[in-house]
Amino acid sequence: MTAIRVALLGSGVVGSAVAKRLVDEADDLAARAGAPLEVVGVAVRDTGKDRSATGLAPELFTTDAEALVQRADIVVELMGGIEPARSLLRKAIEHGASVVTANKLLLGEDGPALYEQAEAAGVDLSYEAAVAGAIPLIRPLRESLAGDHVTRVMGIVNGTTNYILDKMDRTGAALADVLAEAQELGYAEADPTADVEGHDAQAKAAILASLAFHTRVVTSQVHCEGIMGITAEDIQAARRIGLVVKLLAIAERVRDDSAGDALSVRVHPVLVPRSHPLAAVHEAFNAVFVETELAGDLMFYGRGAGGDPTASAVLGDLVQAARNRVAGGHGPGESAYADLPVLPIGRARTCYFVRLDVLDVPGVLARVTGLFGQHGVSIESMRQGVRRSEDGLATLHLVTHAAQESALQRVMDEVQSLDDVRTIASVLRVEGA
Ligand SMILES: NC(=O)C1=CN([C@@H]2O[C@H](COP(=O)(O)OP(=O)(O)OC[C@H]3O[C@@H](n4cnc5c(N)ncnc54)[C@H](OP(=O)(O)O)[C@@H]3O)[C@@H](O)[C@H]2O)C=CC1
Ligand SMILES: N[C@@H](CC=O)C(=O)O
Repeated sequence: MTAIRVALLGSGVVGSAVAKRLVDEADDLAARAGAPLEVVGVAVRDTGKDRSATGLAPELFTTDAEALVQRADIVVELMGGIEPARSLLRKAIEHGASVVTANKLLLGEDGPALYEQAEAAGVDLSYEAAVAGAIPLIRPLRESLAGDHVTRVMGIVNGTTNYILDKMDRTGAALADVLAEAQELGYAEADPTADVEGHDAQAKAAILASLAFHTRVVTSQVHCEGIMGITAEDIQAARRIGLVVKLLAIAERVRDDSAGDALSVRVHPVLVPRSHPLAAVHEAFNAVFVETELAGDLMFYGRGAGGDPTASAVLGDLVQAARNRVAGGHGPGESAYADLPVLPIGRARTCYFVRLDVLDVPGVLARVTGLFGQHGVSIESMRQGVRRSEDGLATLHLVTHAAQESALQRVMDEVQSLDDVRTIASVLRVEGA
């Protein structure tokens, strides 16, 4: 049986876990794929590093990634970043190789062009590991739900931020302290900006929106807010009314007055009821809640990061790509037939939790709530805390019904200028209530 030639680009956290499994489980993987999977080379930056843990022969490691991709049937890209990963994948596809990648940064920025290139070349481009690590999510969206209509995808797709928010919720700690701990535990990157500013989730949201709604969404179209503004007070205030803060990636199909059928795709902190399945996702776990017309609600849960969990998703793609080559074909590509506009955040509709510090004087409630009414934002509930002796202020908590973001913004602009309002302590969106 002719072996399938596999080139690995990268042998870091994920690449080395994939390599080790290819060595340790070679017979099983060959039986599943229908042909032996032969590693013909591994591209790295530094061939001087000790790679013995992979079990691969040292001479397989090379810095010449360009030459390597030209002698492979399947290229597995696990180096990350935009370049040279993009050029190497393009070259591999041109050369007729199928490609497997975990690179959300690249797919979020340039996925549509790569999917088209792979489709035209008649090869597989698989990326199960790029969103939510080990969780089988891409294939269910692309294949199992091919006969259904997805209406909304809402998920925790970044483990670092979920770890931080969960710890703040459980212990009352401040964000900065928990972030340091997440770094020590190895969840957050050495430079955790992509995690805490939401950019990692932003790229994943673009990938999910493209797939779920058969359209093309790139990272720059996804509204993104991270978690750096979330305070221990926000968490405690949410807790008192049965809500929990999560950083969510949300992609939903909406009917917009001017744009017609459109998408709202966004990443930001969200308050969800403690009874919602996403509220029960703790530590660095990921979960994605998918709402569909026929299947109803589905939830996908598991580990979103780490060498072995991510390797599981990569190897699943690799075995499937090998099976397809053995059978002489390729799997389903991206069916991006819809051309749905992505709405600006101002046209998103959701509910809001607003926390204000106000002077506890007669008429303040009427003046504040009057502004909500004037802009058509309906209040679902309101609660005023006790007057604080130190400053004479009281905290006002309001939860709205669903309203357009731009209307809420107008309310906040005017609330800000009321004499009785000292500070807008926070405004957080509420989903799933
Ligand atoms: N880590 C995780 O939990 C997850 C990662 N991913 C994605 O998987 C991919 C890999 O991540 P991870 O394993 O953590 O990354 P690492 O930084 O641990 O490893 C990167 C590997 O790629 C090699 N590499 C980087 N740049 C080049 C280059 N220009 N030429 C040749 N080799 C290069 C490095 O070589 P050298 O060893 O010599 O430095 C290293 O072996 C990324 O796209 C990431 O976003 C997805 C989900 C989870
Ligand atoms: N930094 C990411 C790793 C996986 O994509 C995370 O924290 O989820």
